[in-house]
Amino acid sequence: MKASRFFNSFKFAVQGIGSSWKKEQNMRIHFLAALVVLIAGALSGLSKGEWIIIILLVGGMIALEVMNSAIERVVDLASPEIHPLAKEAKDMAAGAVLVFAAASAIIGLLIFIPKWF
Ligand SMILES: Nc1ncnc2c1ncn2[C@@H]1O[C@H](COP(=O)(O)OP(=O)(O)OP(=O)(O)O)[C@@H](O)[C@H]1O
Repeated sequence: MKASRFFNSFKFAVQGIGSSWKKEQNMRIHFLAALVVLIAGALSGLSKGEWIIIILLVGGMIALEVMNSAIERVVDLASPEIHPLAKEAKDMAAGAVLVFAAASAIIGLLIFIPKWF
């Protein structure tokens, strides 16, 4: 792959994250939560293994939210009118985000609570 093509792909991917940040309130909430978790991690003296888990969770959460935003747009494009399949698709994508957020919250508590108490 040519270097310019690689850098263009990278630029478009960053633009995708930027659009999600600008247009999706949930995305901004996820970034704020990520910042809080990273600051808490820095203050709590996490081990290398714990940092790897936290970074995987934070990165996975943001990646999943970007994917959810992408699915919402494709659904809106394919079905601007109300359709039960459009609802199912959007709700399933939102459900995937919810499952990962719940699992991340539980794992985060398992890591942080013993550090604080
Ligand atoms: N074209 C559609 N047909 C049927 N149901 C829809 C459609 N678009 C959205 N919905 C449903 O309406 C509910 C509310 O959707 P809403 O438009 O508030 O949020 P969203 O489109 O899923 O996300 P966002 O607010 O971030 O754009 C959800 O259950 C969603 O699945």
